[in-house]
Amino acid sequence: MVSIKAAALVSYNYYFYFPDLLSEQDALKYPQKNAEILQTRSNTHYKCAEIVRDAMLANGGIYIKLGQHVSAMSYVLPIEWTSTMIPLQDKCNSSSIENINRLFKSDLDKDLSEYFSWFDPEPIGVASLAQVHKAQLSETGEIVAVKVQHSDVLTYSLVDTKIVTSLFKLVYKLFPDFQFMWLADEMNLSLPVELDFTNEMKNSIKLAENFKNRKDIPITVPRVIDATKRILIMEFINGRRVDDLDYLQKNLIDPASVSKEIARAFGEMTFNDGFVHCDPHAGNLFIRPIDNKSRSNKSHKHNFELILLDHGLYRTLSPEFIQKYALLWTSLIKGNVDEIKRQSYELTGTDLHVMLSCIVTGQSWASISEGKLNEASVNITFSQDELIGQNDKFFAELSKVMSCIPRDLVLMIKTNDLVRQLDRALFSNLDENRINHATMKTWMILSDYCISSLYKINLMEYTRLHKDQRLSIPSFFSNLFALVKIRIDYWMVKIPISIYYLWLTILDYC
Ligand SMILES: Nc1ncnc2c1ncn2[C@@H]1O[C@H](COP(=O)(O)OP(=O)(O)OP(=O)(O)O)[C@@H](O)[C@H]1O
Repeated sequence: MVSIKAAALVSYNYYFYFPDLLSEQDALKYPQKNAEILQTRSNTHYKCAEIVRDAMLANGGIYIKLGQHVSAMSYVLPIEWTSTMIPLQDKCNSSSIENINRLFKSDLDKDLSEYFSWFDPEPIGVASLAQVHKAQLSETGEIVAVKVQHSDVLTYSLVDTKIVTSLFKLVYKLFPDFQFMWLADEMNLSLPVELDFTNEMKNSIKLAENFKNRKDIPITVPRVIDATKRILIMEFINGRRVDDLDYLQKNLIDPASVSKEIARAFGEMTFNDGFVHCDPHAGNLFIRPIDNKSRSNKSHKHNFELILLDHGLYRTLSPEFIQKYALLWTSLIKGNVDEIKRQSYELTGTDLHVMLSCIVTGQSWASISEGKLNEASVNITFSQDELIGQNDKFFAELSKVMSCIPRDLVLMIKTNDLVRQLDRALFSNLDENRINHATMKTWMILSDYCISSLYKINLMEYTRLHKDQRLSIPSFFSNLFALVKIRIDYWMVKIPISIYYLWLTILDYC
């Protein structure tokens, strides 16, 4: 009922209080009128976002999750909407200890007191779908983190997702230019997976396995001890949110190194493993200082470890997708407009390459097309207005792009955006020079992963094509030439990147 009332109010407001924009010429001719129109539109956005946020709060569960999802998409949705949804991040109702006990009884056939020698009734964190408690296992005495799903979330999730989908369909009927069905599609796809904690267990095991051989990247994944659909018991790891700058300073942890390692970890997941954590907000990325004694089996040189939490939302990327995505990023970093057009068409089947480039990189088209992603002057804190301008055309184009791009790319865009938000938080106390260097290094790490993954793909393709071929002398030489070209292409990019990277590192130390 609350949802239907909210939908009616939002439709009413957008229908009657959302004036059309003036044409570009008229906007220049009548600046006063233009400003009034923009203000009215912005007010309506705010008003509607508040109506929807209050309805989400009243409904709880998946509605709050959806609101959090919206607040995380700051480059693809109007700022009025994303900022209004931010309070939802810490407005979740907690489950009572009696409910948790009932959950344990039904899922594990044990009381809390049988399973744990103590159980902190005060949750460490409460989220839309679940909450986490600290406890001690009776059997081994180990301190653990226990994630329990709110009892009514699963019960109502099916009907709730149906209601949300119908509301999105209604919005689409009323405003056909604004195709936001992709948000509902994404939710319908992700939610059932996120609501089954055995998936989270499998994801965390797989991620830990993938990073087992990358001991130089300081990433730790809490070991899972037990899991059912609605309960997850894992190793408790002490740490603080990665954006806690006072904590970093107190422990002499360099924020620029943290950002660099986050970039490497996500480069590894995206371009090497094709298995990506898609919710890296600061609450899911913890940090803890380590000294030489507690360095465990990791051989990295850092004085910190990053702890990746919440493994509910992952994407497995196909090699074809990784190749196209790496090619797109390479063209964006080079600022090669023809190539950007081609690669963006490959990924979306549209000619909306400008919009796609902006939302993938979080930069303005001017910076991208002038090849500035590769320069220290690139601005990581540009305003949204610079990117989008305040116009209908923007959102119509944006919604078109989002509705026609592959689902995997939707999540990769969200993941990129979250990683950029982490960077912005980490860099906020650095001086301008260090920010420039750190930003440059992040782009270089990304470039490095792109070219390395393309190199690997090209080599594999070469091996596949030539595996069973009987060679005549001319074809032997042409194959050899092709192989050498693959290697030269790679090193021609790899060497300058490495030298420049080293140079920036030397400058940082001077
Ligand atoms: N293994 C752990 N060790 C210590 N603290 C943990 C652990 N796992 C989770 N936490 C704490 O619980 C909080 C919530 O955990 P988690 O992110 O997994 O829950 P969630 O319900 O998926 O939340 P959200 O959807 O907001 O990310 C974390 O921010 C952290 O404070």
